[in-house]
Amino acid sequence: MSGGMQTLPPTQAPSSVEYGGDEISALVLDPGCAWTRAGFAGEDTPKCVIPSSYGAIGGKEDSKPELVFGDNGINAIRPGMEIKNPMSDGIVADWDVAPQLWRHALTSRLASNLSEHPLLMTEPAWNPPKNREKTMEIAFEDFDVPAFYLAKSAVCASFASGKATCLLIDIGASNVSVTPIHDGFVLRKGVTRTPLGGDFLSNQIRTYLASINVPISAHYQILSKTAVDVGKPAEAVLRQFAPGQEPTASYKTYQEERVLTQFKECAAQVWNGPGPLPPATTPGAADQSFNFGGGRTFEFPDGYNLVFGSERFRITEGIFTPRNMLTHPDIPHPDPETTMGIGSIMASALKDVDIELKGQILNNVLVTGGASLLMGLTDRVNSELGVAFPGPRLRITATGNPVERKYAGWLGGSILASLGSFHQLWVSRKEYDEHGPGIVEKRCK
Ligand SMILES: Nc1ncnc2c1ncn2[C@@H]1O[C@H](COP(=O)(O)OP(=O)(O)OP(=O)(O)O)[C@@H](O)[C@H]1O
Repeated sequence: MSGGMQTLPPTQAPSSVEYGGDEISALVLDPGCAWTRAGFAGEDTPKCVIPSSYGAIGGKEDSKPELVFGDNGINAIRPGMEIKNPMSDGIVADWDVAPQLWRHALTSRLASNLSEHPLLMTEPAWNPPKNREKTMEIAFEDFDVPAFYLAKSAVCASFASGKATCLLIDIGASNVSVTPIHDGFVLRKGVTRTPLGGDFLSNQIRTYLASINVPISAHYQILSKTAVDVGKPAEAVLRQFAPGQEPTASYKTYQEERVLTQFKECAAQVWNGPGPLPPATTPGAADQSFNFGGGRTFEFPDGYNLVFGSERFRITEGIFTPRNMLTHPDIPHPDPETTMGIGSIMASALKDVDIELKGQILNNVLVTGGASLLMGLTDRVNSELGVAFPGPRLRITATGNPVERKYAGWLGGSILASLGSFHQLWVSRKEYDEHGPGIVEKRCK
């Protein structure tokens, strides 16, 4: 493990009774916009990974809606269930729901009694102080944990790769963030982000499919399907719903999102040259003049299938060159002229880092996050950084293990909370009772 641990701020070590003692495992919770990951410290994967989206049923006028958490619950077809999300841009937007989601993640498969387990939670580097205090308050007052720590998810992800000094590039659902880290501490001024993560990519795919009039079918809509030739109309038997029994529009969008993630996994690819991505001809027309490495076929749940050639590069190009993003009047997208691409935010993150440290950091560039699994992405990050910072020291690491890529923040938290030397960093209940939630600013740097 890195030397970063020794440099974290020392405190009076709480007694083993306060932090739960060696025989009690700490819990680790890593809340993201797409997924909430929870598990025991010291383990190498989170035992519980649930969607951060949830279902809300009923709740008109003076009654509260019934909330449904977890894959089984929110994917079931229930009339009137709205799918919502308590997170936005990596931080909590709905403080009524987020703690209920966290409690579900922690208690459904892990711990029946939260008051027995210290809890380490991760947070993005841009989490505002009010949110940090609120998180600590929920941990102690609502969950009644014996000890708590709030760790920066980028620092955790860097520990998961054994690096205390690095440039952490996290390509998640809501955004792409770049965080320079020195000796286990975030260099705050350098933290930069852009709203071009997995959700943006989903909308790029929606935009492209809308431009060629291809509707997105979702699995729940299909009762049975017949194989059809490429580009031929689907021959599927659709599920029929009695009036008033149809799923909501938000349920449909969420189910479409699952198909779009499959599209990202199997068909989408990042352009890596030679040269810049050639301009499109007409939407949907095959580009003859460039070799796009052959097309990739993608089959929608209703059996409709198409071969995607240059289009599979065009839908990803916007994350590097925002002015080339695809746009559609009915599909949200950030401003192509003012939004920074991944190359620009990497350069901006390093702008104020002093020259010697910059060399060390460029020698340890880490790429994580679910959307970083896009085919060809790390090669493009490498070439964009190479242009911005030419020199022999540039070295990019991205684990080939998709599980580690998706759960890097959780995994680092799991490592951190299980280290013997971490005991002195827990904020104990006694300290919380004495100092209140403001202690989070002093202790969880
Ligand atoms: N193989 C893949 N290729 C491309 N994108 C993928 C792949 N697998 C998952 N994704 C996308 O990754 C995103 C989820 O990434 P991740 O789990 O890192 O997000 P998160 O941490 O929950 O979100 P955030 O970082 O915004 O809080 C989704 O948009 C999903 O569609």
